Amino acid sequence: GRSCALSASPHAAGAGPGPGENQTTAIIDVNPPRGTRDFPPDDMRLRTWLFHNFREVARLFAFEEVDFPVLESEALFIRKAGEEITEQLYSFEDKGGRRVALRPELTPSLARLVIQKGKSVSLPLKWFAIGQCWRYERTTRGRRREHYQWNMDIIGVPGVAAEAELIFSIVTLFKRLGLTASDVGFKVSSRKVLQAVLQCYSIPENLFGEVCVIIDKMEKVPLSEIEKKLTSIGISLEAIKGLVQVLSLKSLPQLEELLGAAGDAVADLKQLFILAEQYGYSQWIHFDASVVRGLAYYTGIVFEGFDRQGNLRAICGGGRYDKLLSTFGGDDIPACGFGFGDAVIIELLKDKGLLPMLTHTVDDIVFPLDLELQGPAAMVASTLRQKGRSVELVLENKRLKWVFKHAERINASRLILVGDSEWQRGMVRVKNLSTREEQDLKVDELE
Ligand SMILES: OCc1cccc(Br)n1
Repeated sequence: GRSCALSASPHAAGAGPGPGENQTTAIIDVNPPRGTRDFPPDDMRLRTWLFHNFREVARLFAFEEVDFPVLESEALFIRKAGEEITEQLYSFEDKGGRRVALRPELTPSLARLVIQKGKSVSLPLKWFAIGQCWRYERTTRGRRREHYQWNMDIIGVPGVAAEAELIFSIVTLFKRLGLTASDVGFKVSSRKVLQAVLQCYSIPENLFGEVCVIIDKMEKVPLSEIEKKLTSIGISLEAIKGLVQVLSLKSLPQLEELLGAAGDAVADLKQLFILAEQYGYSQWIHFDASVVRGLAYYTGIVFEGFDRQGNLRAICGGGRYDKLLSTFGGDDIPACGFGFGDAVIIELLKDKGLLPMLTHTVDDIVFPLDLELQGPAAMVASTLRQKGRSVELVLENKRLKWVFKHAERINASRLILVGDSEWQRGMVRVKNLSTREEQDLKVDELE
């Protein structure tokens, strides 16, 4: 019998294909879990480019980056307003018997951190985050179960100047990506419009969130379904008529006529449009009373970015949520913010031919002409790296033909050959791969 198991070739007959042999079916499923994505280099370059633009806009607006665990207590997201986002919560019980969830959004975590920081942070806070968010959607719809969201939030500013600044930060991002006011725009409204209508039909405040979530589906499901749902939570048919009427308004004067100039709804919106005019982005936004957004916690201005062609789902959305922190037991701190997903924007840029051409490039490829020169080649690579150059060090004994091909594949600018005769004179052979120029240089002359 064999002296030791180690000497037994793992590829004794029947053990399946060995490395390099063409595998017909992999042993494990090499695809990511349903509804999730891998980011191989090409896709990762595009994602990094997008996130770099998010971060650059946040820097221009003096926002500070924050982050939170992707796993949160389930309690953070339990809301009784029938929101899709909480109904599709990716939650489970951990080994400690705790109810936990993969976050479906970032705002509750941000609220939690602000409360945790309490008096140790001074308001206003301008925080941003880019985080992966999750939902457990029935596979029937074959939709994604994760996406990355850029969030920008202003905490502690009660006036609509905060919303005006947030919307302008998104306009700034759109411009950086090459989009104009003819490509995209923002529908803007205020939940105080709905609040005013519910008050005049004396509908209890505690139904406000639920009504908003139902109304948010106005353009997605038949009106009869909306009416049925509203009736089922006790809203009178008369009130429903009033709601439907106010949601079809398309101008502020119309709204003023209906609600009167007194209410904050009209005052907030007027002020916001004045500020937009002063920022110079009036042509990017318009009042649309049908914008409600599907999150229960918004209390004031709400907005959503959309593609004017009307082919895609909302690009981003946000609004004021003045009560969220107090519902978590924190102080009554005003807040507003938005979420901007990583999927619709890429679809839009694709449609507009605005996707950037991003290639993997390196500055230098270093190749020892024979194995004894591996050490010197590594030193040359290290010298170049210390000067900030990206260096591909060839790690195996390859033929020169392969090295040239590889240099082309990785878009190297220079090929540095470490050869015996040159090395004896402390030199290396440098080939500029675009000009074809060739020269011997001392190692420390390289830059
Ligand atoms: O915006 C709704 C949402 C939340 C989590 C994950 C995905 Br994909 N979509």
